[in-house]
Amino acid sequence: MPADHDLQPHDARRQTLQAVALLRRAAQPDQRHLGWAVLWLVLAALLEVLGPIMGKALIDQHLLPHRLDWPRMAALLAGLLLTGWVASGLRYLQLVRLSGLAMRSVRRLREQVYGHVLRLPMAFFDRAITGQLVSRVTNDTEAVKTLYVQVLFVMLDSSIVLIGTVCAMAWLDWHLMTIVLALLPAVLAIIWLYQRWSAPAVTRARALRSDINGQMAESIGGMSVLQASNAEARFAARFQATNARHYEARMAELRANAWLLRPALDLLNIVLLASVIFTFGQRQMTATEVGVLYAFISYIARVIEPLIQITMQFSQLQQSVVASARVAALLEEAHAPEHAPELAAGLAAEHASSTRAAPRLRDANAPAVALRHIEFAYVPGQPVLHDLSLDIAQGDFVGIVGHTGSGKSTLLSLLLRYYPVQHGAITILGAPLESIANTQFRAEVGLVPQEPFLLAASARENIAMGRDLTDAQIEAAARAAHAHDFILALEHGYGTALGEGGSRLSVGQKQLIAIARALAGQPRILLLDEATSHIDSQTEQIVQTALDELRGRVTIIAIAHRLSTIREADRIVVLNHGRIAESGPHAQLMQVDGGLYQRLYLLQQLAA
Ligand SMILES: Nc1ncnc2c1ncn2[C@@H]1O[C@H](COP(=O)(O)OP(=O)(O)OP(=O)(O)O)[C@@H](O)[C@H]1O
Repeated sequence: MPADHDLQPHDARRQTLQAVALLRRAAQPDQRHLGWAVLWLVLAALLEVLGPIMGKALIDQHLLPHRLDWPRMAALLAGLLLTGWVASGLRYLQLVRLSGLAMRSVRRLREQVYGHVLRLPMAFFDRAITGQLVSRVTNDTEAVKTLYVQVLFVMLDSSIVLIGTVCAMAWLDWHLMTIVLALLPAVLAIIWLYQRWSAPAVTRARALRSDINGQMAESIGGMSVLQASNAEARFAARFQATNARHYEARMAELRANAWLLRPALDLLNIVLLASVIFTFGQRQMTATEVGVLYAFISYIARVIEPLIQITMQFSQLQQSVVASARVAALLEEAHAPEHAPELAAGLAAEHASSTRAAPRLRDANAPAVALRHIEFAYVPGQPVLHDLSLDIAQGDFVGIVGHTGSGKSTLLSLLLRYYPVQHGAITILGAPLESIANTQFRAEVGLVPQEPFLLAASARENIAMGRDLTDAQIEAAARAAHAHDFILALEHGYGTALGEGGSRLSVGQKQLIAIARALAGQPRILLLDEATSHIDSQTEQIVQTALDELRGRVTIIAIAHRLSTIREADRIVVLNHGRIAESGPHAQLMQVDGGLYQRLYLLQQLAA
């Protein structure tokens, strides 16, 4: 993912449209509630507008002419008080309704965003910054709630009251109403100025908050490296600088509110009152006009307050629009391609109707993996793999070695379909890579990554990884990976919680769990990505024994820096600058005087 600032489409109109579309989609199942909320708010506004009209009737028809019709006066007074209370009650109920709607929308949106992130192609995560991504799923989706509860509610409510009040004023005295309306351009000018002043600060504050999250996540993730490199002070200073810029941006926002918006609108309130009273002063006051004056003074507060409320929501609106647009931009990122969609749909239907696993690829005689003239470049014009062709028979154990940057991990990424093949073709068990449905592919191909990724869960859950496996299958996999004994020695055996990232285990033990996890799916092809780089020689021997025992049953393709891991492989493929330089068993490659493998091997022997 690019830096956060780049994620924000610069076109404000597009941002707003994206935010509105997102809101609409998120609230779709609750549309009925939204309709009712608007209806009740209209009723509340009508009641509120009715209050001063009753007050006017009380003054004009009873108090000034001393016409003491007690029942009617009591009814008008009760109406005057009740309309306000009922309007407030209705508003409160609608706020509760909209809050519920907002919570449900956030829940739906969060699930959608997380589900989407899970299906993004690996290439996306090359660019992604974890903290920012987390911020997208947590903070930014929360902005939708703010949009509903604060922005939408207040804006709807205020606009309805505003329109109702203006209509009531026009009905009472259209001439006075035009004086009030004549001051509206001044309000628009204030809002415009406020926007100009605060908008850049709002956008900046939002982006900087995301940076703060990003820096936190990065530092916590790499804490051991950070402390080992004595970088605490530097990181603290960097954080401080970002935090200070964030504070400045927030303060700029606050200043716009404190020094422009509030004082200007308060001043406008006074000007309006003065204008209305002045106009009355110019007229021949009749008894009936006292009531109108009372109603107008009541209404002016009802014009100014909604305007203040609407304007105050603008900064919130901007923040929420920016956040929603970023969520929308993330949702626009294309998913990893669905391979063989018809087949996948068929398998999904089959899977739903039975507990059977996906059918396996059948071609018994085809090579486990065949590469034909593979070319690949991350950056167009800078290929890292050149015309790579390779056949690996079923049941073979093949080691892939080469210097740093020779293309080993890239080759593995292509086999794992993290990136689409650009030139050439790859087949797995006779089937073109792109024709294999995801479930089928994952059943056939297991991966043991360089860094074993462990969940903060039990040993059993870590091996099963959400798959529907029996205890017997889990135990068999652990035995095959030589992890069974040490798991049993934990205080609750397979039920022992392994701590965050498997912190209770040694690196070697984590790796054995990762191997057990890969084997639990009974793959026919097992890919190991430098799985022995971080483990001690003793655990490496355990891994070697485990691999030996799999020989002939599972095709093993192991990338290894540590050549002792693949010494016994049937074949070792040596990559050099993205090309196959040598290929053969250890003994044969060691015969090539001055050969790349021989040199690599002797160097490691010397270093050992
Ligand atoms: N995501 C990426 N984007 C751009 N270039 C990349 C990316 N990953 C790797 N490269 C480049 O591709 C080349 C091959 O890298 P690769 O990781 O495949 O090598 P490797 O043999 O696995 O190296 P190592 O042993 O250090 O892991 C290198 O020049 C590397 O800089």
